[in-house]
Amino acid sequence: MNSIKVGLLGIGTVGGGTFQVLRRNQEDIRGRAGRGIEITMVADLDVERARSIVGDACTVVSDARQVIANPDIDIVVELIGGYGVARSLVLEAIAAGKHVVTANKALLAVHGSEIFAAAREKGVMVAFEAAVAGGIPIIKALREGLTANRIEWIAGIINGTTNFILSEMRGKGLDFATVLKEAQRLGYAEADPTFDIEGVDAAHKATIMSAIAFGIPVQFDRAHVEGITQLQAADIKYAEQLGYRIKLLGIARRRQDVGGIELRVHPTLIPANRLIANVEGAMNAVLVQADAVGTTLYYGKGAGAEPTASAVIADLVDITRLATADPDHRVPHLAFQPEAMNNTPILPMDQVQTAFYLRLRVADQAGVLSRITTILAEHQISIDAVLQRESAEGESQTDLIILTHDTQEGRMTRALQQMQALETVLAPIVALRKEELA
Ligand SMILES: NC(=O)c1ccc[n+]([C@@H]2O[C@H](COP(=O)([O-])OP(=O)(O)OC[C@H]3O[C@@H](n4cnc5c(N)ncnc54)[C@H](O)[C@@H]3O)[C@@H](O)[C@H]2O)c1
Ligand SMILES: N[C@@H](CCO)C(=O)O
Ligand code: NA
Repeated sequence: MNSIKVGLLGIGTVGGGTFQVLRRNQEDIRGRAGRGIEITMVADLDVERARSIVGDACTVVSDARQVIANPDIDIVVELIGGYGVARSLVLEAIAAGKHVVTANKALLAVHGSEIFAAAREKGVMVAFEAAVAGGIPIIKALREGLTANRIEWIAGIINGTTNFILSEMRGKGLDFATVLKEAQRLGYAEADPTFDIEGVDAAHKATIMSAIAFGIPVQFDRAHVEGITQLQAADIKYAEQLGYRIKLLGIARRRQDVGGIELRVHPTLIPANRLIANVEGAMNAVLVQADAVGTTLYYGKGAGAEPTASAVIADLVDITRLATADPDHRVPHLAFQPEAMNNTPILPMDQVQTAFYLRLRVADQAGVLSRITTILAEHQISIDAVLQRESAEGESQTDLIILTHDTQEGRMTRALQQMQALETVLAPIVALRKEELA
């Protein structure tokens, strides 16, 4: 059979990796896919650089629309990124009857519903394994491997840049800006690195996973998003003393009790002895709790040229195998058949159930602790542990660290307001969420 013909839109980090891996492993890939997979056309604004990567192996153009318009191209791979031009190009490729592969989580988390609906209408596939946790086959696992299960929650380290920053800061004592530059140099960071450090990229990925896990539409605008820029070294140190590590987690959790779904990204204390707490550097890991299988953990490289290319090419092979299948017999984009999707709401943060780590800078005098514990008790928040740093000779203030049991976030917000108003609380209280992940 003839090779399937692929057009790349954008040949930067991921596009370059895809070209190299496809060429290097072409015989094995042909053996698995049943026919060859060949990149025959590439569009990139930087034509010279694109040509230096692909040589004479394929046609290079600057206008992506020339690839979409080419009747010989079967699959369009969008590796440009962003919500803007990428959205138009993907929709145009679908309208032209092309299958699409994309690594663009931003695009799918925001415009996924529109894109998947257009693809269904046209009977084409939109594949996106590279969009979540890069090379880890988590989309495949959630959508196919775990298909028997009712998924209860997902908690993942799904941004390599921030995990790299947290690891290097904790392990080597390096400062934030230096480590971020290194992550950019290694090709982990997004074009706009604020997406990484402010938690937006992780929220894009958590949003996509929540849709697949729970059969709800992709709703990035309902996700709670917090990054690592406000995190202080003192809290990383105190967490460690208490047996915890701080990780930026993306969490999607089904809440049977209130009929909703938690969707949130924030720095989180997790017990240091959990496998996921020991995922370091740019590595990603996703922990999934499901009713039949129990807990499963997926670990690997979530960013970088070849790990991400691995996922892009897996999608190309899937499409190659299924291109001639009846569209109704393919795996649905979001795991559930469109008519089986539901509208379970994403909960506001004040209904989220979680434990807390609190750090209060307090006056070192009698009665302070009891006033604070009284406020927590009044809001029905129970305390798990207290750590009071010994104040040095002559010091008039000290740090008080409190770990709580699970509570409703709304209660904690109200308790924090009251504690902050105490005269003996001398600085803004640090409140971080804590998850046992068991
Ligand atoms: N880098 C990673 O590790 C990684 C991992 C997973 C997913 N992703 C996603 O993959 C996509 C690509 O990321 P990247 O790191 O390869 O980005 P990149 O910036 O390295 O590459 C993008 C390429 O697209 C080209 N381009 C920009 N606008 C264009 C246009 N209008 N027409 C044609 N070409 C255009 C640029 O010249 C560049 O070569 C993004 O959606 C990103 O979020 C990246
Ligand atoms: N910027 C992303 C790339 C992979 O999606 C990260 O650091 O994980
Ligand atoms: Na993946």
